[in-house]
Amino acid sequence: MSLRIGHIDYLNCVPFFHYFNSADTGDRIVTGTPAELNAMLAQGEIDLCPASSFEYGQRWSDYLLLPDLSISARGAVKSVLLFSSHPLTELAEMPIAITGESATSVHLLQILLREYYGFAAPDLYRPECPVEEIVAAGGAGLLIGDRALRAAKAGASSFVYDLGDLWYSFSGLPFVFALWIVRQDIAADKEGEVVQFQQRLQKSLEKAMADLPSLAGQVAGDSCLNPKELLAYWQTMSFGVTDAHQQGLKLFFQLAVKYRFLKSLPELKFFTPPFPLTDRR
Ligand SMILES: C=C(O[C@@H]1C=C(C(=O)O)C=C[C@H]1O)C(=O)O
Repeated sequence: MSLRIGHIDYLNCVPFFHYFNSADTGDRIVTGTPAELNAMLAQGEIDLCPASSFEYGQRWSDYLLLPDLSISARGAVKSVLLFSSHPLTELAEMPIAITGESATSVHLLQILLREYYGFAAPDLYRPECPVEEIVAAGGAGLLIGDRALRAAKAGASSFVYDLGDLWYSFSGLPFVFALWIVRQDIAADKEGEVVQFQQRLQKSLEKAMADLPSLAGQVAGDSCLNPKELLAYWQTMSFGVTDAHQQGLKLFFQLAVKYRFLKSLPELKFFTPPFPLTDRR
């Protein structure tokens, strides 16, 4: 039996996937934006993927987390950016265009604007046109992933706010944007496959992290960043989950419940395989 694995075609996912070979097991890789993968995971169209941490919060009773895997940052993340021609403090009365690719960052923005900046009712909307066009016309807009990296590099606006940075100033904690989520029914039916997948994913990530400069050299040619920038981007992120990450995640969930974006406070439930993942001696 093989697995249907979601893949996000952003540079931040390269360290997970670059050395991962799905041909060995016949696993099927399905590429999409985080929002598309969240929906496919919720519908059972894929079995596991890197998904928005907010998606876990929404449907946590159907899901388990693969331990120690995330897309997170302690401070600046470089690719979750609010672009504006006005300082953020002046945005209380202005509409803010939001990307349709995200579930976590759009809620993080709402939470920061209310809890940290004291906005009563931020006006966030999904525009018909690309967010980049709104920003080019002098409006405010939120982008994530490679589109955020490209817009920042192009100097898209006078003011650029990194939501990882704002969260860190607000909370002193790392922020967990994405988690590897497996559907609970799949974890039960295909436990062996999920264990194997998890081991192969960890190995592929370990290989990437062991020589990030070489990976950046291999990948940068096809990307919007040069090798130095790509390396710096990956080095600002963390791909694991420490206690501090869990604290950051729990605070995000608490605030999402406070503002009624989530119905209940999620429990962090992990897929725990029957034997140790890697020999860490
Ligand atoms: C840091 C990022 O993390 C992402 C943000 C997500 C979201 O906002 O829902 C989901 C997956 C991650 O790719 C990014 O894409 O820039």
